[in-house]
Amino acid sequence: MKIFSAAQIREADAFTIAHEPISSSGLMERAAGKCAAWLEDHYSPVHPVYIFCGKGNNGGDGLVIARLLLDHGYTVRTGILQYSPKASADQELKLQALQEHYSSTVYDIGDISDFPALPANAIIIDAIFGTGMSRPIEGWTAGIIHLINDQRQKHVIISVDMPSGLMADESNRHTAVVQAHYTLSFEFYKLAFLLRENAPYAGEVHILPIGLHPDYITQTPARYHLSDREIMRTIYRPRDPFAHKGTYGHALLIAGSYGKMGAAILSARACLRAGAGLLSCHVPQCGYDIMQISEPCAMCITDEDPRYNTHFHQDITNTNYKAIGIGPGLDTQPGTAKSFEHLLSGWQRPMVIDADALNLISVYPFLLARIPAGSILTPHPKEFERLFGPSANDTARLDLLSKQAVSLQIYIILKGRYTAIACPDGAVYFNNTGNPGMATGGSGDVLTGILTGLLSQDYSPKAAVLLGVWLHGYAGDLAAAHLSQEAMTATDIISWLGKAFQEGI
Ligand SMILES: NC(=O)C1=CN([C@@H]2O[C@H](COP(=O)(O)OP(=O)(O)OC[C@H]3O[C@@H](n4cnc5c(N)ncnc54)[C@H](OP(=O)(O)O)[C@@H]3O)[C@@H](O)[C@H]2O)[C@@H](O)CC1
Ligand SMILES: [K+]
Repeated sequence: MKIFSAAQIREADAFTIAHEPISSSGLMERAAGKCAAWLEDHYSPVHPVYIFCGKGNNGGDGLVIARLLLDHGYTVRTGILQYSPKASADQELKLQALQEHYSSTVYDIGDISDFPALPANAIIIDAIFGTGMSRPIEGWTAGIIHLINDQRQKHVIISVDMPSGLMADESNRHTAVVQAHYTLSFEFYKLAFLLRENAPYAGEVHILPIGLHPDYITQTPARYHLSDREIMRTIYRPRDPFAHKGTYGHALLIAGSYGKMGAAILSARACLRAGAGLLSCHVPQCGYDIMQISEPCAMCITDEDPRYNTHFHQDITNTNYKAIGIGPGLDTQPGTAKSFEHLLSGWQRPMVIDADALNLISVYPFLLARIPAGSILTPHPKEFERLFGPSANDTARLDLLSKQAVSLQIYIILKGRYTAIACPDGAVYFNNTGNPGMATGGSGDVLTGILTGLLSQDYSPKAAVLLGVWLHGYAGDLAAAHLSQEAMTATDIISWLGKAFQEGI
């Protein structure tokens, strides 16, 4: 799904009005009708509804919701914030329509003293500002926002399209922003919902399709995207009935050190479960028995070093490897750094670089320029900062992420609630599978294994990152559903990977 900017959403709106064709008032009826239907599905008329409307089209939506709920027997009180003498044409039109039958339910708000006393059970609808927010909210209007937020413990707060005060395309910098339990947003995710800094505001986001014109959506390029099942279906390739184990590539994992062999085993298992045809693991001598006993499906190459991997660059004289994954449990010994440097000089194809391999690059930044084009880096935010420096906020970090992916011609997976995948062509995909139960040791090692396994099967790097991150999160969601977020471990993500292939695509 494309993520459009506020300006593009306005264009989509105008395009739909011109080409469907439909009047702007009709489109507002449709959008607000979707909200009213959602509200009726979730709350019965025993809940009095308090709607706060602005003077733009977001306010217009609120006024239509008020009329529709009143028509259906709800008790509704609609306050209009008179922060400006001007109202949008559709807001005025919808106010007239509401007043025609229900004028006694509408009142003006001109100061915080006009904030109503809310009965128990009341629901608050925030229709003050939407995508037209252009500056910080000030004065008594900000005061009303704070009073709405003060009700958060007692009343459900539902924002229409955007939590009022939040800018659609960036990290929040303002103090007066509605903290909604739910946001009912039209047609598209907004970038603002996907940024960690904005987590307190949107709550649970529900996207309501309102039939914006498909031609605009397909023809308009977007920089940001949300991964979805539809994308996965175009990527996934079923196995060839005539396949043999050579068909799906020979992967090499360089992982593990004394005390961290678990990371290597998790990666190896995940690589095999992701479908690699053959897997060799380069491990230190101390890891030989551990790997052979733990994962009989993998082959083992032992390093000359008893505790660390320091001679793995020699492995690539075997040119049969389709993909290399390096990093889990690797440690950052000087010998490991040297070997990594040699590996990067000798290996030209995309590889997966994670964990301590990323830390080595932060210590020896000249290695960055030697990463083969199309490679996949999988930093968490701290590793990202060590690699590329700090950022002032999430929006700035997203820009830096994308800039680095373009200039190095690599894929960078910045892990988080909505993992951001930056591509060498400048596009950024957000992943929407996964849960906080995956914030557990070894989860990243599993991802590295999955990505290496997909690369070895000849998925393109782009296909591997999108599908791999999606499946990893999906398997994590299945594990959490069966075991709880608390009790699940990285091993469980691997166990549910099979179901993720079956159900998640
Ligand atoms: N796109 C779609 O597909 C559809 C969109 N629809 C709906 O339209 C919404 C967008 O409507 P919108 O453009 O009228 O903007 P909205 O947010 O209501 O407010 C703008 C007003 O607020 C003002 N203002 C701004 N910031 C301010 C501040 N800090 N403090 C004070 N004032 C401030 C601003 O003033 P100005 O900046 O012009 O001076 C202007 O008067 C969208 O979110 C969705 O709900 C649906 O109905 C149909 C389908
Ligand atoms: K709103």
